[in-house]
Amino acid sequence: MNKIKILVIAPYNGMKDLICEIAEDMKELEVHAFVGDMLDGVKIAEEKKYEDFDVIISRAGTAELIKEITHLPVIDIKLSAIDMMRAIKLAKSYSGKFGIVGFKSITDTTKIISQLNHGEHLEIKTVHSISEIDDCLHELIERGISLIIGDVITVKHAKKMGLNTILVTSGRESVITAFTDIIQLFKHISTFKEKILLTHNIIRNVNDHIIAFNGKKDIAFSNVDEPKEIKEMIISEAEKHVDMLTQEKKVTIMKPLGSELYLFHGKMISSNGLSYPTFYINKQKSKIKPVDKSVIYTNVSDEPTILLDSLPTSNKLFKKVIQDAKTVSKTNMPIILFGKKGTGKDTFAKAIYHGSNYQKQPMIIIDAHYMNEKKWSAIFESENSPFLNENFTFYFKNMHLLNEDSQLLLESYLTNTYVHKRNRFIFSCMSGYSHSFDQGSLMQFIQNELSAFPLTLPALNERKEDIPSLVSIFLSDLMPKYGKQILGLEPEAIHLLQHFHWTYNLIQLKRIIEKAFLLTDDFYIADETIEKVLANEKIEETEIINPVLHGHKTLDEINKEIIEKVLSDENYNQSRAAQRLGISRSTLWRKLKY
Ligand SMILES: Nc1ncnc2c1ncn2[C@@H]1O[C@H](COP(=O)(O)OP(=O)(O)OP(=O)(O)O)[C@@H](O)[C@H]1O
Repeated sequence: MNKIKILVIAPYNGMKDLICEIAEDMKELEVHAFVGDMLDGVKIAEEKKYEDFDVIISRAGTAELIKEITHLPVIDIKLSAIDMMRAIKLAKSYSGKFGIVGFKSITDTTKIISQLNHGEHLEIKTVHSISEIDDCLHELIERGISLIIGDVITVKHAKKMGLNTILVTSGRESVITAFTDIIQLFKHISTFKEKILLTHNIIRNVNDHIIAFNGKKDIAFSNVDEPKEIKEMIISEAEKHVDMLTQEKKVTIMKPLGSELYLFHGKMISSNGLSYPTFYINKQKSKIKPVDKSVIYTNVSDEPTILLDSLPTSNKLFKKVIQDAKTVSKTNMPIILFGKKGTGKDTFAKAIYHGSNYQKQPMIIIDAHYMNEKKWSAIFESENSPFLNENFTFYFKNMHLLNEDSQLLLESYLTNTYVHKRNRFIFSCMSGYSHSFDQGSLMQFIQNELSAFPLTLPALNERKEDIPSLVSIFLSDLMPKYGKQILGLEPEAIHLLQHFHWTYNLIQLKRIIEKAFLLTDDFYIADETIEKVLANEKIEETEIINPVLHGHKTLDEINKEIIEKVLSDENYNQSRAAQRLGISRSTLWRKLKY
């Protein structure tokens, strides 16, 4: 234990000397003593406030005044009954009459002594402030009293009036008692301090960053020790989720910050009757960096909420799909979304996630288009593999693009780990890729062994009645983007859209509306504008058939476009497309991928 550094402010010299003498024998103490009564004492305490003292010792009124200006503990060396009896005994040998004047601490002790002495009559006067002292002394003088027993301040006033005085001094026992109490108190505080310091140092050295907020959303504790820029990003991300954590009591967020990925686990920590929203933040070790498009980490708080009920439709088929999705999203059953390009599979997957119980945890999107065996191994074997979590949502998109080796890897991982039982799995697969369901394929395993629930999103050609609502949504997104007001489409323009044959579904509709929006300077988009944009769409499609004549594309790009067009014509049946092109199915698949 370090020495206890004590500031002594004694009201009179004798007390200072006594304290210093006693302290000399106490090795635990480092005493700095000064003399100063009442306001003089306060002045000393003010001057010494930056000198790192542990405790202040003073007496009676001076101690009371010092307490008002310091946060340090102030120990009052009390006058003991023995101190008082000593002074009375001395006064009794005086031939004249004597009285006792002082603040309550002195007079209360005297009253007890008088009672113990069979009610011996003593002239005792209690004052409550310095200003009362003179009046009180005058009264005693009138009653023939010529000796006053009192504290430093009373004695000072009495002397000025020509009275004889006896100063009540603290004896050795009172000082020793005060020192013993202080040493015991500081032993206790020092054990407590040591524990807190150790906890702080342990926390500083853990891998997790910890940030706790108080009720005013200010940081109550933080051990984030990172470069300034990243530290600010971590704190700001935690701050953003304080309300959500306070409401939900538990949240998990996964967030790429800078070039690293961080996992935030939020919990409410209770201390001393108060609740502190607290985040434990861990940098994730992964070979797949957040910039890689193959794995995307999202949270419900990252974007506006999409709910199944708010997807606009008056189409019977789509309504039924939404109804089924709502039912299955209440369970933890895996789900497969089928649909042609641009039918809204990603949006639908997000709507399932946002409306489910899993929305307090992240949704991780794994795009098979960008995955390869190396990346699958990296994600499975990583010490911070996202699959080690529980109640996450995993959305595997473009499953039709997964090659055979990757399919085998994923199937064996699912079989061995049962990770799909602890998390919500959603898969998406472009309809028409019949080979995806060949005997022994992963999709067949997912459907049969994992009992995934299939949901097929209708193509836009099957839900043309939804075109007006979809157009309104797209327009309302475009207005803030371009700062332009367009109220809708002319009825004839809507009619044209409803009679168009859509190849790329909502993606294509969205693109057309954006083009028409940019070409329009009126409140309504005219049918001529839509006609023009649709005509361009047709030309773009024909360009694909005449690729050599249009653009500056490489042979690989031209091949890919031709294959995509033939596939689309063959309703995504790969066998028929390969047959038509005179190539094998595996060649067709390879050319599509690269
Ligand atoms: N119900 C909807 N209401 C409004 N916009 C939608 C809706 N569904 C999808 N969209 C929009 O349509 C576009 C295509 O949707 P999305 O990306 O979900 O389709 P997808 O089927 O996943 O596409 P891909 O086949 O390319 O993977 C997106 O811009 C999306 O915002």
